[in-house]
Amino acid sequence: MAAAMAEVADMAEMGTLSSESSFSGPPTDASSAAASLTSTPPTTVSVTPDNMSLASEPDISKLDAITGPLLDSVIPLLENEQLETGQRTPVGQAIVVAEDPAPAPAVPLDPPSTGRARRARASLPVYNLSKLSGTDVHGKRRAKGDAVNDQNRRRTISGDTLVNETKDGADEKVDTPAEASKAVQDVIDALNLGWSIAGPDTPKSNRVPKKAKSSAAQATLERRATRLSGAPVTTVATTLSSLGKRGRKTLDKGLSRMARELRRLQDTNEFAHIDTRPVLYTVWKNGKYVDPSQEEEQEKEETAEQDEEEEVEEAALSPPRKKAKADDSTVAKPAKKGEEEVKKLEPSSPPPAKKRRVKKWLDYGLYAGQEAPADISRGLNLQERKKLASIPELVPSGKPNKSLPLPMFNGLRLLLHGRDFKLPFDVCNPLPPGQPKPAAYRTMTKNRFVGDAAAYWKKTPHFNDFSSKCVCKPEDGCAEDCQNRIMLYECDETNCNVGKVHCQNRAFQNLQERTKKGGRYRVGVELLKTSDRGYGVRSNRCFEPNQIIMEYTGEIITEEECERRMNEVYKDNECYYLMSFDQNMIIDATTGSIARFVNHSCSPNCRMIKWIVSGQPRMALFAGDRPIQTGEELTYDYNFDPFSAKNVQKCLCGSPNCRGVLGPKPKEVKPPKPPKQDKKKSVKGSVKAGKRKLKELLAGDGDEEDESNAAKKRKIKTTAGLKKSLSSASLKAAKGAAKGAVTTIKRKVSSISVNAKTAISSKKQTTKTTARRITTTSVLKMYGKKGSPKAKASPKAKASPKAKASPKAKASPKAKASPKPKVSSRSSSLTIVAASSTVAKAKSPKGSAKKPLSQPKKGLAAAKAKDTPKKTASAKGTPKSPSASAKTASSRKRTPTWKVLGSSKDDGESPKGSPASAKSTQSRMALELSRSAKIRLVEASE
Ligand SMILES: C[S@@+](CC[C@H](N)C(=O)[O-])C[C@H]1O[C@@H](n2cnc3c(N)ncnc32)[C@H](O)[C@@H]1O
Repeated sequence: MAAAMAEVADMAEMGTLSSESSFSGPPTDASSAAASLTSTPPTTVSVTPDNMSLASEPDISKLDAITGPLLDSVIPLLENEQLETGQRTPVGQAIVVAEDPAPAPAVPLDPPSTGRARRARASLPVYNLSKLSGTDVHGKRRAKGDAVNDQNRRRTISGDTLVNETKDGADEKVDTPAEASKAVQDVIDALNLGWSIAGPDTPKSNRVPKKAKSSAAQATLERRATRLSGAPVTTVATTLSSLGKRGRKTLDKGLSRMARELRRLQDTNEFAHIDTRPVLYTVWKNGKYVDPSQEEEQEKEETAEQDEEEEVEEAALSPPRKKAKADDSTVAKPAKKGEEEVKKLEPSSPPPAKKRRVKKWLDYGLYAGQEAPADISRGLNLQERKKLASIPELVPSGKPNKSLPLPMFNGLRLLLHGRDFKLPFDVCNPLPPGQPKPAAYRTMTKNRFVGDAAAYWKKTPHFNDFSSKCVCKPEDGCAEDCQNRIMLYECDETNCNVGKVHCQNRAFQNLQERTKKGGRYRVGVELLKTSDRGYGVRSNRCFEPNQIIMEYTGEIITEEECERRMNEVYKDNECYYLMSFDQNMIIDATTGSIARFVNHSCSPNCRMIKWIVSGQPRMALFAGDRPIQTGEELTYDYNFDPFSAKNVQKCLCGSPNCRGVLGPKPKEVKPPKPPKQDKKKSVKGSVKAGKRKLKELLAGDGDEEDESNAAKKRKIKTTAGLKKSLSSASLKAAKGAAKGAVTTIKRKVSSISVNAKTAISSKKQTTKTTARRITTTSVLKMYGKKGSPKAKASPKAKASPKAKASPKAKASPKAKASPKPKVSSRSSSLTIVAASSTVAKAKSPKGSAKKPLSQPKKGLAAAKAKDTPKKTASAKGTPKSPSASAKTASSRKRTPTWKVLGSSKDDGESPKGSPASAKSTQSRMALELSRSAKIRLVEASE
């Protein structure tokens, strides 16, 4: 040991230990050591006699800069010494450099000095042991724990470039701190000093046992190795990205070494995130993984099943063809042979090509799985069943509709009650603003009685009769069978048996509700200026068939008042808005509703019908049998009967069946009956006629009367009950009769008359012929233009059936040809005027029943004149006395207006003259019919 120390000392003396490669031994005392280390540059090892002992320095950390080669040379010496002496250097006296004067052999620790300046060599690597060992993180402290200035702590042992001397003498550069650290550690371990590089300098709390320390060092090395291998690329990238621009630049320069590592990796797929592994697609069904191999098998099975199904379907669909094929043995046999051959070859042949899957369609709709009812009418009420029977399209054909089945039960009802098409609310097409308006255009929304008209009205039978209640049931809904409807009485709270909810016979109330709020759509009509007929009215929305459109309102005046107005007030007017309203009343719409502007057409789309609403007469325009579209001009048939041929106007309606003039509807001209031979024959004939009529009544033929034959006798439909029991079925018969009439009432404003005659033969051969006549007529009387330029006499005007009251009455075809008088003085006549429900009964003198109109009965005319003195017979179309006619004619002449008569069929019999006047209309009808039936029975017995 001493020799070794001496050797070191010698070396020092010889100056072989250069300042940078020399071993800096610790000073003998802490203070001096500190002073020396701080004061002197750490370039030399002061191996002086006073500080020869390193062990005197307890802080081993002072050896934090040891040059490796020096240790390499020193440590074996120390080891040898230890082995020789058998001593072990205690910790804290690790290296004791004994002062040995004996010269030690020179150790070529350092190559000969190149003579370079120390400063130039400062760039050589210097190993900071504390850094290498990781102890620098604990801070730099003095021995007593004070913080030390970094510059003052530079106790680095520096020297020549660290080299390891290899066996072959070549110098091996130790260029990494890890290797250097390892080398130092190896030296310490070899010396068995129990130190670690981070040993004494490390605070006690952080010190670890040797084993742990070594493992920690190992970990450090390993970590370094990993980093250098380039694995944590992302870490570097992250670091870079987290750095500032400046820092990044700095690092980029320094990263040149790192980039080299990274560059190697850049070529790898892993670096480029390229996954070369095959991608496996998995199939999932209903949340379960599907094994592809199993699925293939399943598909095969399904295909096989489908093939079978298709074969079965084909067989079902085309059995004859298959049969034909089978029959055709010549064709089928070779094919079979071929099939057999194919079957034989099947095992060896490749599997058949996969067939295209046939898509399955759902063909049962929403109601799949439900059995359709065998009886489709199940659940329908009587009315619906009737309707179903009338719509053959809905009757099941036997073939079930699988593609689009109806919703069960409700579907059929939907079709029965549904409409073809319902336009949405906003389909309203009014004319743009600025349309021309008539000069004097005042409106009146409600009728107003003027003068004696109110008193007249109160005398009419329907003033009281309207209140008789109908016998409808809620399910009937006051439809066509409703007695009120038949009589043209609107139902209300007083006369309806059904109630507002179910009642369908409340047109005027509906109209009021519709127009109450106003608005163009609700009103639904507007004025327009036609090119050739003055003003007109058009719809600006659609209307259903028979739907009420608007009311014709104005002042209700008497005929006298009408004449007065025409002579005095309207004498200079070109156009009058006067319409015969009821019996001897006229509605003057000069101040009234827009309906007065509705023009005439020979093919109209509307009807003007008079109703009794709450006991008051009201007239309204209704849609015809077909629906009315938006923008159509509204028209109705005036059924004009010009008072004078001079006043006949040319019709400009433009319809294909235009009559040419504003005249009455053409009527069927019946051939005149042969003149009667004698009373007996005539009685027999009338009896036969009565029988026939009654038979017709009971037969219940409900056919509608032809429009062109308004005066045609009508067969009245009766119920089956009437046929069986005549006596008890009188009411039903009346109802049936009314039912037969109602369709005509609804569809046209024309006359329908049904005569039932009965003759009673007595022993004295006195014959009574009772003519039952039911007339449903809307009495329309229109007063047209005065001195109209269009008013030219036309042949049609001459043929007017209504001209009988005028001096030209002889020219009337009706007057000439009508075989029956409308009212016979002998006959007991039951007259129901559609709007007025007048039940008139009058017995005519014997033998006058069949006399034509050309021979009107004076008696009746007189009686009528007596009953209703103010009534103008001409307006009613009834036979009247020549004086009355003359009077009327003269009055017309005085007033140069031409009178247009409607089909007035009201006989004008006062209800007071009837024995059954106190009873309701229905009761009276029943009474008359039962009487007829009784008469028939009597006849039969005779
Ligand atoms: C009640 S007003 C109808 C409104 C009339 N267009 C107006 O401007 O006041 C009846 C008159 O209109 C005319 N008129 C109506 N319909 C007609 C038609 N089809 N052909 C010719 N003129 C007609 C006739 O002059 C008739 O006297």
